[in-house]
Amino acid sequence: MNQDELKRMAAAEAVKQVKGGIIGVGTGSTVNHFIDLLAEIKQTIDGAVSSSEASTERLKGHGIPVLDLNATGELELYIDGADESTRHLHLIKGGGGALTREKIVAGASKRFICIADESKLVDVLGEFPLPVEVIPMARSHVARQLVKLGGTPVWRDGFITDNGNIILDVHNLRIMDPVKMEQEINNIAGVVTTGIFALRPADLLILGSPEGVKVIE
Ligand SMILES: O=C[C@H](O)[C@H](O)[C@H](O)COP(=O)(O)O
Repeated sequence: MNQDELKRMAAAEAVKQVKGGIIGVGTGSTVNHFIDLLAEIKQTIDGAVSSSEASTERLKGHGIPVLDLNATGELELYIDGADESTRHLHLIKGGGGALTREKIVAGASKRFICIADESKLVDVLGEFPLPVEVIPMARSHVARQLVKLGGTPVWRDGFITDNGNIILDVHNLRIMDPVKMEQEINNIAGVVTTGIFALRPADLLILGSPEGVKVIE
């Protein structure tokens, strides 16, 4: 089985968790499978809250109504992918640059189910370069502070987020304490969001593997 089939396997398992209502929907290639499968049961839900322009377009393409989070109240369920996850369900997200809206929707949801292929499961976060969304004028300042934290920030040149900001991808971090690192990066002036999801981790991790679906909670 290739990686894409494993992603679809995890997405198919997550669709079984959908019990109506309004679904929070993340971003990325794994979530794209989820959206396509959600379309098959779209009559059973009231709509979706989306974490990116890309997911909004895909949802609407399937005829799934996309709702404003300000109008929905707290969501029962949020489904999203990840670039890395530990067994503690601490994540790195933002490889596609959607981390800020993802963190908002995750924070506004009672239950966060993360879907991925099993290659995303790691012992320690940080081999995947950590995305940090930054206000453009703060780019150099934030980069210097990230160096002080031990990282090597690289500007994702040419990429602008849905919120009009830039991304620094931080290499060479070995994140032993994800909660502390998330707080430290959040505290740098000019940082909008760090791709560490540890203060609000996932509640359930569904992994597609050649042996079948694996679930970690
Ligand atoms: O900004 C992108 C998101 O955080 C994605 O959920 C993450 O990058 C994983 O994407 P994929 O499912 O394509 O591996």
